[in-house]
Amino acid sequence: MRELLLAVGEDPDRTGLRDTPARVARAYREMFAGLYEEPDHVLDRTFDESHQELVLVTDIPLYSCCEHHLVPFHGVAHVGYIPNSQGRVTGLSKLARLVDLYAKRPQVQERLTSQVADALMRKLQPRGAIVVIEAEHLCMAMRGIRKPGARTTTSAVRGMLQTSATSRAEAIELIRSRR
Ligand SMILES: Nc1nc2c(ncn2[C@@H]2O[C@H](COP(=O)(O)OP(=O)(O)OP(=O)(O)O)[C@@H](O)[C@H]2O)c(=O)[nH]1
Ligand SMILES: [Zn+2]
Repeated sequence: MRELLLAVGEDPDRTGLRDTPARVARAYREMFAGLYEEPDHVLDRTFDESHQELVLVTDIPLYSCCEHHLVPFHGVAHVGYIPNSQGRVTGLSKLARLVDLYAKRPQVQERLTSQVADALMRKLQPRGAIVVIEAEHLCMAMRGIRKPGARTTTSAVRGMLQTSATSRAEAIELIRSRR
Protein backbone atom coordinates (compact mmCIF):
# COMPACT_ATOMS: atom_id res chain seq x y z
CA MET A 1 0.00 0.00 0.00
CA ARG A 2 2.97 2.27 0.65
CA GLU A 3 4.25 1.56 -2.87
CA LEU A 4 0.82 2.29 -4.25
CA LEU A 5 0.66 5.67 -2.49
CA LEU A 6 4.11 6.51 -3.86
CA ALA A 7 3.01 5.41 -7.34
CA VAL A 8 -0.01 7.77 -7.39
CA GLY A 9 2.26 10.65 -6.36
CA GLU A 10 1.46 10.80 -2.66
CA ASP A 11 3.79 11.08 0.32
CA PRO A 12 3.15 7.99 2.44
CA ASP A 13 5.03 9.58 5.34
CA ARG A 14 2.73 12.56 5.78
CA THR A 15 0.67 12.49 8.97
CA GLY A 16 -2.65 11.57 7.41
CA LEU A 17 -1.22 8.65 5.48
CA ARG A 18 1.28 7.26 7.96
CA ASP A 19 -1.11 4.65 9.37
CA THR A 20 -2.88 4.00 6.09
CA PRO A 21 -1.00 0.90 4.89
CA ALA A 22 -1.66 -0.94 8.17
CA ARG A 23 -5.23 0.34 8.24
CA VAL A 24 -5.89 -0.86 4.68
CA ALA A 25 -4.34 -4.23 5.54
CA ARG A 26 -6.82 -4.60 8.40
CA ALA A 27 -9.71 -3.47 6.19
CA TYR A 28 -8.72 -5.92 3.43
CA ARG A 29 -8.50 -8.73 5.96
CA GLU A 30 -12.15 -8.07 6.70
CA MET A 31 -13.24 -7.39 3.10
CA PHE A 32 -11.62 -10.58 1.81
CA ALA A 33 -12.27 -12.79 4.83
CA GLY A 34 -14.42 -15.07 2.67
CA LEU A 35 -11.27 -16.49 1.08
CA TYR A 36 -10.54 -18.26 4.36
CA GLU A 37 -14.01 -19.55 5.12
CA GLU A 38 -15.46 -22.87 4.05
CA PRO A 39 -18.82 -22.30 2.35
CA ASP A 40 -20.08 -25.82 3.02
CA HIS A 41 -19.76 -25.29 6.78
CA VAL A 42 -22.29 -22.48 6.61
CA LEU A 43 -24.91 -25.03 5.64
CA ASP A 44 -23.84 -27.77 8.07
CA ARG A 45 -26.88 -27.46 10.32
CA THR A 46 -30.17 -28.35 8.69
CA PHE A 47 -33.67 -28.91 9.98
CA ASP A 48 -36.18 -31.50 8.86
CA GLU A 49 -39.25 -29.36 8.40
CA SER A 50 -40.88 -31.41 5.66
CA HIS A 51 -41.39 -28.17 3.78
CA GLN A 52 -41.17 -29.02 0.11
CA GLU A 53 -42.00 -25.74 -1.52
CA LEU A 54 -40.11 -22.57 -2.23
CA VAL A 55 -38.10 -20.82 0.49
CA LEU A 56 -36.98 -17.38 -0.70
CA VAL A 57 -35.06 -14.62 1.06
CA THR A 58 -35.03 -11.37 -0.89
CA ASP A 59 -33.13 -8.09 -0.63
CA ILE A 60 -30.06 -9.40 1.14
CA PRO A 61 -27.70 -6.39 1.12
CA LEU A 62 -24.50 -7.14 -0.68
CA TYR A 63 -21.06 -5.52 -0.75
CA SER A 64 -18.34 -7.11 -2.81
CA CYS A 65 -15.19 -6.10 -4.60
CA CYS A 66 -14.66 -6.29 -8.35
CA GLU A 67 -11.56 -8.32 -9.05
CA HIS A 68 -10.67 -6.25 -12.10
CA HIS A 69 -10.34 -2.86 -10.39
CA LEU A 70 -10.55 -3.73 -6.68
CA VAL A 71 -13.36 -1.25 -6.19
CA PRO A 72 -16.73 -2.16 -4.70
CA PHE A 73 -19.88 -3.34 -6.29
CA HIS A 74 -22.98 -3.36 -4.15
CA GLY A 75 -26.63 -4.18 -4.33
CA VAL A 76 -28.99 -6.93 -3.24
CA ALA A 77 -29.18 -10.69 -3.56
CA HIS A 78 -32.31 -12.82 -3.69
CA VAL A 79 -31.75 -16.45 -2.76
CA GLY A 80 -34.28 -19.26 -2.93
CA TYR A 81 -34.49 -23.02 -3.04
CA ILE A 82 -37.03 -25.82 -3.08
CA PRO A 83 -36.13 -28.38 -0.39
CA ASN A 84 -35.78 -32.04 -1.35
CA SER A 85 -38.31 -34.75 -0.59
CA GLN A 86 -36.99 -35.08 2.98
CA GLY A 87 -37.80 -31.40 3.40
CA ARG A 88 -34.27 -30.56 4.49
CA VAL A 89 -34.13 -26.82 5.15
CA THR A 90 -31.40 -24.54 6.43
CA GLY A 91 -31.64 -21.54 8.75
CA LEU A 92 -32.73 -18.45 6.83
CA SER A 93 -29.73 -16.45 8.03
CA LYS A 94 -27.44 -19.04 6.45
CA LEU A 95 -28.56 -17.94 2.99
CA ALA A 96 -27.35 -14.42 3.79
CA ARG A 97 -24.16 -15.82 5.36
CA LEU A 98 -23.47 -17.71 2.16
CA VAL A 99 -23.87 -14.54 0.08
CA ASP A 100 -21.56 -12.68 2.49
CA LEU A 101 -18.90 -15.35 2.41
CA TYR A 102 -18.62 -15.39 -1.37
CA ALA A 103 -18.99 -11.59 -1.59
CA LYS A 104 -15.95 -11.16 0.65
CA ARG A 105 -13.58 -12.28 -2.07
CA PRO A 106 -12.24 -10.55 -5.17
CA GLN A 107 -15.20 -11.29 -7.42
CA VAL A 108 -17.11 -10.90 -10.61
CA GLN A 109 -20.86 -10.77 -10.25
CA GLU A 110 -21.52 -13.79 -12.45
CA ARG A 111 -19.23 -16.05 -10.41
CA LEU A 112 -20.62 -14.79 -7.11
CA THR A 113 -24.14 -15.61 -8.31
CA SER A 114 -23.35 -19.14 -9.45
CA GLN A 115 -21.15 -19.94 -6.45
CA VAL A 116 -24.07 -19.28 -4.09
CA ALA A 117 -26.43 -21.42 -6.19
CA ASP A 118 -23.89 -24.24 -6.50
CA ALA A 119 -23.18 -24.31 -2.75
CA LEU A 120 -26.91 -24.66 -2.06
CA MET A 121 -27.20 -27.51 -4.56
CA ARG A 122 -24.11 -29.26 -3.20
CA LYS A 123 -24.97 -29.09 0.49
CA LEU A 124 -28.77 -29.16 0.72
CA GLN A 125 -29.42 -31.26 -2.37
CA PRO A 126 -32.60 -29.29 -2.92
CA ARG A 127 -34.93 -29.85 -5.83
CA GLY A 128 -33.90 -26.48 -7.17
CA ALA A 129 -32.14 -23.22 -6.38
CA ILE A 130 -32.31 -19.66 -7.67
CA VAL A 131 -29.99 -16.75 -7.02
CA VAL A 132 -30.57 -13.29 -8.48
CA ILE A 133 -28.16 -10.44 -7.82
CA GLU A 134 -28.74 -6.81 -8.74
CA ALA A 135 -25.72 -4.58 -8.27
CA GLU A 136 -24.09 -1.30 -9.18
CA HIS A 137 -20.39 -1.47 -10.01
CA LEU A 138 -18.44 1.55 -8.85
CA CYS A 139 -15.84 0.81 -11.52
CA MET A 140 -18.60 1.71 -14.01
CA ALA A 141 -19.86 4.68 -11.97
CA MET A 142 -16.90 6.66 -10.61
CA ARG A 143 -14.46 6.05 -13.45
CA GLY A 144 -14.22 4.53 -16.91
CA ILE A 145 -17.57 4.64 -18.65
CA ARG A 146 -19.05 6.69 -15.73
CA LYS A 147 -22.62 5.48 -15.70
CA PRO A 148 -23.84 5.85 -12.12
CA GLY A 149 -27.16 4.11 -11.61
CA ALA A 150 -26.51 1.46 -14.25
CA ARG A 151 -27.52 -1.82 -12.66
CA THR A 152 -26.37 -5.32 -13.52
CA THR A 153 -28.66 -8.28 -12.92
CA THR A 154 -27.34 -11.83 -12.91
CA SER A 155 -29.16 -15.04 -12.18
CA ALA A 156 -28.20 -18.63 -11.53
CA VAL A 157 -31.00 -21.17 -11.68
CA ARG A 158 -30.53 -24.83 -10.91
CA GLY A 159 -32.52 -28.07 -10.81
CA MET A 160 -36.27 -27.90 -10.90
CA LEU A 161 -36.25 -24.11 -10.90
CA GLN A 162 -34.46 -24.34 -14.21
CA THR A 163 -36.47 -27.18 -15.75
CA SER A 164 -39.97 -26.28 -14.56
CA ALA A 165 -41.24 -23.07 -16.14
CA THR A 166 -44.03 -22.87 -13.53
CA SER A 167 -41.65 -23.10 -10.56
CA ARG A 168 -39.28 -20.60 -12.08
CA ALA A 169 -42.10 -18.19 -12.91
CA GLU A 170 -43.36 -18.37 -9.32
CA ALA A 171 -39.93 -17.54 -7.93
CA ILE A 172 -39.31 -14.73 -10.42
CA GLU A 173 -42.75 -13.28 -9.73
CA LEU A 174 -42.11 -13.30 -5.97
CA ILE A 175 -38.76 -11.58 -6.53
CA ARG A 176 -40.28 -8.97 -8.84
CA SER A 177 -43.33 -8.23 -6.72
CA ARG A 178 -41.55 -7.88 -3.39
CA ARG A 179 -42.49 -5.07 -0.99
N1 LIG B 1 -18.48 -9.61 -16.50
C1 LIG B 1 -18.13 -8.77 -15.51
N2 LIG B 1 -17.38 -7.72 -15.81
C2 LIG B 1 -17.06 -6.89 -14.79
C3 LIG B 1 -17.46 -7.08 -13.47
N3 LIG B 1 -16.97 -6.07 -12.72
C4 LIG B 1 -16.30 -5.28 -13.58
N4 LIG B 1 -16.35 -5.76 -14.83
C5 LIG B 1 -15.79 -5.30 -16.09
O1 LIG B 1 -14.49 -5.75 -16.25
C6 LIG B 1 -14.02 -5.14 -17.43
C7 LIG B 1 -12.53 -4.99 -17.40
O2 LIG B 1 -12.22 -4.52 -18.67
P1 LIG B 1 -10.77 -4.02 -19.12
O3 LIG B 1 -10.92 -3.51 -20.52
O4 LIG B 1 -9.79 -5.09 -18.85
O5 LIG B 1 -10.49 -2.84 -18.09
P2 LIG B 1 -10.69 -1.28 -18.24
O6 LIG B 1 -9.82 -0.75 -19.34
O7 LIG B 1 -10.52 -0.66 -16.89
O8 LIG B 1 -12.22 -1.19 -18.72
P3 LIG B 1 -13.27 -0.01 -18.54
O9 LIG B 1 -13.97 -0.23 -17.24
O10 LIG B 1 -14.21 -0.19 -19.72
O11 LIG B 1 -12.53 1.28 -18.56
C8 LIG B 1 -14.80 -3.83 -17.54
O12 LIG B 1 -15.60 -3.91 -18.68
C9 LIG B 1 -15.68 -3.84 -16.29
O13 LIG B 1 -16.93 -3.21 -16.50
C10 LIG B 1 -18.25 -8.23 -13.20
O14 LIG B 1 -18.65 -8.49 -12.07
N5 LIG B 1 -18.56 -9.03 -14.24
ZN1 LIG C 1 -14.40 -3.27 -11.83
